[in-house]
Amino acid sequence: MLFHVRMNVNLPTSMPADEAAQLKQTEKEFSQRLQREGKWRHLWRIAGQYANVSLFDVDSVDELHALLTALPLFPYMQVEVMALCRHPSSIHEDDR
Ligand SMILES: O=C(O)C[C@H]1C=CC(=O)O1
Repeated sequence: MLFHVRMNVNLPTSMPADEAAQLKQTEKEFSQRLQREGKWRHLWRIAGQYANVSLFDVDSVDELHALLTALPLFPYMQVEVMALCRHPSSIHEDDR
């Protein structure tokens, strides 16, 4: 199942710089593991914003929820999810 996910990150300005850097590093390692596993299929930065657009390929809504809520930055994110299905005109066989 494919999901388009937008994540807006809002770290508190009061967070110490070294804590923020550690959190971002942990998030990076977590996200790259999910990308290598094929669960997090695409990840793009939204230009000019501390936000991303991602494509997740998971087995269920429950799995997506578990992955998103396990993200180290999750407590500081606003997350929007759109479920995707195959477009009848798509030429990409893996669009499902
Ligand atoms: O920077 C972000 O967009 C938030 C998050 C998503 C992947 C990652 O490494 O950090």
